Amino acid sequence: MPSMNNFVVEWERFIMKVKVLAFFPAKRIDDSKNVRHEELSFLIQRIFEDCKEGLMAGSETFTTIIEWAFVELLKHPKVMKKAQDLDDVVGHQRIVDEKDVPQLKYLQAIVKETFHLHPPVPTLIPHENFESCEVGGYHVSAKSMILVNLWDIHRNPCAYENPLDFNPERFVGSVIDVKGNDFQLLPFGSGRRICPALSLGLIMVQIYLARLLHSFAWKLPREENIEELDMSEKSSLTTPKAIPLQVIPNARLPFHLYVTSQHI
Ligand code: HEM
Repeated sequence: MPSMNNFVVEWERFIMKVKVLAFFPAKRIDDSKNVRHEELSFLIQRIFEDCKEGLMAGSETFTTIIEWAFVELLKHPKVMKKAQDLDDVVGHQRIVDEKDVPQLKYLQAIVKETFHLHPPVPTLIPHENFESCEVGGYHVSAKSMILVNLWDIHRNPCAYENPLDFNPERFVGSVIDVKGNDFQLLPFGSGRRICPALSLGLIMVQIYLARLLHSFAWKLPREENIEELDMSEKSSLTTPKAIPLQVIPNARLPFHLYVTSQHI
């Protein structure tokens, strides 16, 4: 029987496993079938092979934002505790469902705050202007490659008070959203080339984060000091953590909610 307690996992491998549980909450596995992690990995591989095209664009952005959300939550235990107050909405006898998300206001604020500090695509995808133009007094020749420095916009003190603090409260009750209308928060871009999967991406992040927080208590391996947790980013189109986060999940719910049985 796989134990969910006290095993250290390399983050991305774990998140792939949890993704399957999150994707297929209705498919439960009978405890007696004793499905092992290797079998689960095989199923995941098959599922991801099958729908590779649809998921490729979204998988790296998604894992990046979930990883940074966890880093910030581990660094801010009070926020983590408050986030797990979603117990009040969901209880302990089922996992979080998509229909719960609109009620999870604090979780939504955490997601926005993580997008604010750690936009997964920090310069957006390169854009090109057909015609020359003036922007903020600068001449931009036609056919320039334009990179929007979202990372800097999101950290601009003109847009946010104490912009570098991880403070989900700033978005509680705020009308600022991530849908491309509020230029101080543009994790999915804006305008004609905005991420076409914005709604899907947003709900994926909200629901997986909610499920991970509700289903597990999290801590760092060994006695690793949270203050010393490396915060550097790997530089590419997305900005995952340079050193992948390692965490120890401890089950918070009844065991039968963690396993899936029939072959998917
Ligand atoms: C957390 C999740 C996601 C984030 C933060 C995100 C972010 C972005 C950003 C910033 C862009 C570029 C927008 C611009 O340059 O103005 C983009 C483009 C794109 N995204 Fe997403 N994305 C996410 C999930 C997804 C998912 C799940 C899919 C597909 C299933 C997807 C498919 C695409 C595609 C196809 C483009 C290119 C659109 C174009 O060039 O016109 N994204 N995304």
